[in-house]
Amino acid sequence: MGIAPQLIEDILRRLMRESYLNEKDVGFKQIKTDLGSVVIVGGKGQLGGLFQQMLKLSGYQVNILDKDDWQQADSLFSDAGMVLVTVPIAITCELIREKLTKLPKDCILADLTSIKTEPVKAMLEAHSGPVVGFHPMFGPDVGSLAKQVIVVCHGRSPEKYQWLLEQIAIWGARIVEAEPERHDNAMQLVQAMRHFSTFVYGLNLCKEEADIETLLQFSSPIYRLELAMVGRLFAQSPELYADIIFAQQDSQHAISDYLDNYREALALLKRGDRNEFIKQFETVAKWFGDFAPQFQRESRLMLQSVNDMKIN
Ligand SMILES: NC(=O)C1=CN([C@@H]2O[C@H](COP(=O)(O)OP(=O)(O)OC[C@H]3O[C@@H](n4cnc5c(N)ncnc54)[C@H](O)[C@@H]3O)[C@@H](O)[C@H]2O)C=CC1
Ligand SMILES: O=C(O)C(=O)Cc1ccc(O)cc1
Repeated sequence: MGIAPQLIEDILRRLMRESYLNEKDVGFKQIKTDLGSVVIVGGKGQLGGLFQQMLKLSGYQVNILDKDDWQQADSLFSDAGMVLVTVPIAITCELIREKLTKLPKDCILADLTSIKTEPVKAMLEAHSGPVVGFHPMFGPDVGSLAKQVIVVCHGRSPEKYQWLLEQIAIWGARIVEAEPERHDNAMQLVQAMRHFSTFVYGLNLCKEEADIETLLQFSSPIYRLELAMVGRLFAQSPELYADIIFAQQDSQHAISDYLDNYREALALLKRGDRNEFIKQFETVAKWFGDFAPQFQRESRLMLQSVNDMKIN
């Protein structure tokens, strides 16, 4: 009928998204019906709140243990089938080592911390039962877990928490397995370095007293998206990002390398070496290989949405 297939795809995808969002009003299938209670340590926080909601929607009995609730700890832990730790990174390991050493033998001890090596190690030392580490690769404002990624680091007795992985799959998330060290290595670039350079980008705009209204007025869609990514960081918790950056001391090397490359590129600019710039551009393009055109296609769709959302 002359209607663009892309239009129909957009409408169907929009309907699917609405359907994922509305799932929350209906609830999810409960995989494990004889678990006992779930205790979320730090459950009043951002991510704890999201997981509390998902677990309750799936029929689990959830109790919260936040910073002023430790007098109730013994009674809350006594019938816990799972304890989920989601407190600020800086206090996670100490809390696990000092306060989670007397959980029931078969209780699952799990966490949602953005770094994995030290917390998983601390959980294995503190508790002799099943242990598993998670890292949700999204913030608390996702709306739905559909298609979101959760990294899982196996700790001990995976057969005892297999149901939890199935439950997460029911929520629509994709599980990616990783050794804690491999996860943390990847996070140096994906998180510590990325957040740090985003921080510096924002710091620079602030120090230069850039006028955001004007920047937006003159921005191409991709610049608007970049500005949104940078501004988004500063709408979140400074403690979370400080912890992510400062907890991974090794990321200093990656950040120093970045600075060296920046300096070298600046030197090239200062001496007006356009040919060398083009040569390096081509080297990087070759290195990206098929990913470069793939990213161009993906970003084209994102930019169309950004454009649709523009008010003027
Ligand atoms: N917010 C995010 O976008 C993401 C956070 N994470 C991880 O989730 C964890 C929690 O982060 P958020 O929810 O953002 O932090 P948050 O600051 O919103 O929540 C932390 C909660 O822990 C509580 N708490 C502090 N000290 C405590 C103590 N001694 N005992 C019990 N509770 C205590 C706080 O009162 C608060 O309710 C962190 O490990 C973070 O790395 C992981 C992925 C995304
Ligand atoms: O929403 C954003 O901008 C994030 O980047 C959220 C986020 C924060 C910390 C993590 O460990 C994982 C995801």
